[in-house]
Amino acid sequence: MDSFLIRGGKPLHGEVSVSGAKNAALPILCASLLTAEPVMVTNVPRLRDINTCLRLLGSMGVQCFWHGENQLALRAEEISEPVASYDLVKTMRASILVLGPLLARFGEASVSLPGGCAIGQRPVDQHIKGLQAMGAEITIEKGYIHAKAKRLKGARIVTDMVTVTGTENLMMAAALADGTTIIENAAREPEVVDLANMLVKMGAQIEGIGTDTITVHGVEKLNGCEYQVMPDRIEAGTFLCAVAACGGQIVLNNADADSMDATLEKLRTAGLKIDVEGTRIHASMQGRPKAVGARTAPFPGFATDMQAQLMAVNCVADGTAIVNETIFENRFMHVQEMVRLGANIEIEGHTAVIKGVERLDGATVMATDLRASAGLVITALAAADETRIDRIYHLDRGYDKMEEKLRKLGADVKRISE
Ligand SMILES: CC(=O)N[C@H]1[C@@H](OP(=O)(O)OP(=O)(O)OC[C@H]2O[C@@H](n3ccc(=O)[nH]c3=O)[C@H](O)[C@@H]2O)O[C@H](CO)[C@@H](O)[C@@H]1O
Ligand SMILES: C=C(OP(=O)(O)O)C(=O)O
Repeated sequence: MDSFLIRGGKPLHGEVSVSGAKNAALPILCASLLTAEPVMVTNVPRLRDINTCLRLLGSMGVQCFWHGENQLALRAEEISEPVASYDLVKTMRASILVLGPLLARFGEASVSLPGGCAIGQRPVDQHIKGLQAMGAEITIEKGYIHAKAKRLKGARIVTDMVTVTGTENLMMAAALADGTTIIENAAREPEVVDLANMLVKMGAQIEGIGTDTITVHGVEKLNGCEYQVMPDRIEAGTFLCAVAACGGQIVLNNADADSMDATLEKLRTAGLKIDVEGTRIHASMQGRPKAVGARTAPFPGFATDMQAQLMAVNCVADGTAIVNETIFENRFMHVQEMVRLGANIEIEGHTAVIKGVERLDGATVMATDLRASAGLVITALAAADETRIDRIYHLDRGYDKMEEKLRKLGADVKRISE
């Protein structure tokens, strides 16, 4: 199992490029199931979750080939069986994203129930409810969702809460349904917009993209296309939090500042100087950050996927910050580990109170999930001496060459395998 050894306490200086967004690439790859024609996806990040997704699609007979570092050719001309097995789904919850496309194009699908995970229970009842409204017959047996529908029918669906992958699954299913589907209370996340734009390129008819009411007029067939995945706003935000916590001056290339308003606003309040110039973000920080509170919320609110990283900034900030996690019931697991590095954080229910300290010290800590790992990396970069972060495989799910990029910014980060 790999670990990171980080010798912290140095400001960051230099330039890095932001990779393609994991949470846009995963649904986009799954959308290739909607057509028999070739699909070419560019700006795909090299991540463990992307490999899992390719294994999943490959297990169904989808042809998947890398062309160079970040370009993927996919073709789901026909598939062997519309099944997503527990082995793969248990390592990546986003595997649920094959349910809508399989059902819409092949009339059936069996997908393992994702189950709970470290950050919360994460049920998929809204995905199921929406597909049932579209006429799917769904049974749950032995831990699998079995879905059947000769052809899905358009329907009006109101989801109980804003769900990102739920909206994506229903939008993909609706693209090939008979008639019009209206998804109310739809997620407005930029990754949902990216998927919708790709579906439109495939010939889907979608209105209200980026709003909370998405209307999809189903078509008989979709075509292949070439599509470039959007830049990862969470990866970009993670680097900005790192410079806010450690000081220094960095430039992010290939970034999409328009998708990052809430994060940029928080970091500006913390004292980070941010200038956007097209796809480049210049950021500089002098002295300690100021404490900045946040409440996670669906887009355009402050993203839950940035909560641990902002917490890391608050650990070394001047003042006290209150952070509320409203999306996932158990997304404070990084707190215990940050405390091991000397942070002063108290949790009550879904609220964390962080009293910034002037100095953090290195220790051995354990990564528990993807963004908790990112939060720990930032805390370790800001700590005075060496920190070892175990179970870094969580980080590898969602960050492309994190240690190389940090080294480019002058950080002292080593990966060790034991
Ligand atoms: C691959 C991907 O894109 N993952 C992102 C996606 O996850 P994901 O799509 O799984 O998260 P959702 O938006 O669905 O979850 C939001 C909330 O709704 C609840 N819920 C969701 C669906 C459902 O059927 N029933 C239900 O109760 C969840 O438990 C959670 O409390 O959005 C999350 C919220 O922005 C991000 O943290 C994840 O990084
Ligand atoms: C929680 C995340 O991913 P997933 O939904 O794939 O678990 C994330 O990207 O922070």
